[in-house]
Amino acid sequence: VKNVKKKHWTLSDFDIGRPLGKGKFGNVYLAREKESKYVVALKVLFKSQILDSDIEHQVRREVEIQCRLRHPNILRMYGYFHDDKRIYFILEYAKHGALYKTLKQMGRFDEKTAAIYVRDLTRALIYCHSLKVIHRDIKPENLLIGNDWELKIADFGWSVYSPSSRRMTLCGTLDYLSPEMLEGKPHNYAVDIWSLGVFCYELLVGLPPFDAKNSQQTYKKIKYVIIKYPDYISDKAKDLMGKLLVINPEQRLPLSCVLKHPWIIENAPEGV
Ligand SMILES: COc1ccc(C(=O)Nc2ccccc2)cc1NC(=O)CCSCc1cnc2[nH]ccc2c1
Repeated sequence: VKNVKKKHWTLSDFDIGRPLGKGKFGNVYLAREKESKYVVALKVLFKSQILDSDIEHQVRREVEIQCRLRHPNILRMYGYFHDDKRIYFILEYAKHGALYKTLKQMGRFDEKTAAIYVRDLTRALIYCHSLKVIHRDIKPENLLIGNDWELKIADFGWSVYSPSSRRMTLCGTLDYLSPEMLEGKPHNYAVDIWSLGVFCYELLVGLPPFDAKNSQQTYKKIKYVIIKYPDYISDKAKDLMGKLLVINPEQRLPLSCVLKHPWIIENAPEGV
């Protein structure tokens, strides 16, 4: 894909394929670059909506961050271009689709599978934090599975992904919000550590830990960290989640220690 460095892409450089998802700011299509036959995902945003929402500067900042992120567990943005009506993001295509679809099909993952995804996400977050990028909206809907079955953080910006995303994203689900965010306190890297704990639980159980019949209940469960671990959850897994889902952000297990936790070492050995 050497010619990705090409400066001026236009729509005519691509054959457009099937839609991959519909978003708030635009839709995503499978596409193939004509010359290299390289398959990508082309995200189309409507300038009208971007301008109306006066987030043009956000989009610029977002794109500038995006193009800098290079990590096997983060979906690539190869480039972008625009015409008079639309902005196009040339994104990596993850052929095994959204993680939450696999999770729904399987119900819940076994500890080895869950640990591998938790390890992959931890590696991506360590990388993001090293570049001062925080608060990736971590939930299974925003994670894709790459061509070698590796996890990819794919959500950036406001891309409310495909309508089939499981939860009503009206106000956005509370499930993944940390206590400090719920209380509108300033959030920092530690929110990603909390979300990692929520993510780990959801992979192992099939439901998020603070799932409840309404958001008031969820709010209460998060605030007081009311969690029930099913008896099939191993002690090591419980130990790790217990160190991530901690009210006080400073006391959460640092991401570097997550990679060295016995549950990860035992279930997601290096190099797998
Ligand atoms: C790096 O990724 C992104 C970068 C930027 C934006 C974005 O929209 N930014 C924005 C929007 C408006 C205002 C400000 C900023 C979105 C994404 N990512 C997605 O939209 C989800 C995967 S779409 C691709 C893709 C790949 N591989 C698949 N396999 C199956 C489906 C599928 C779908």
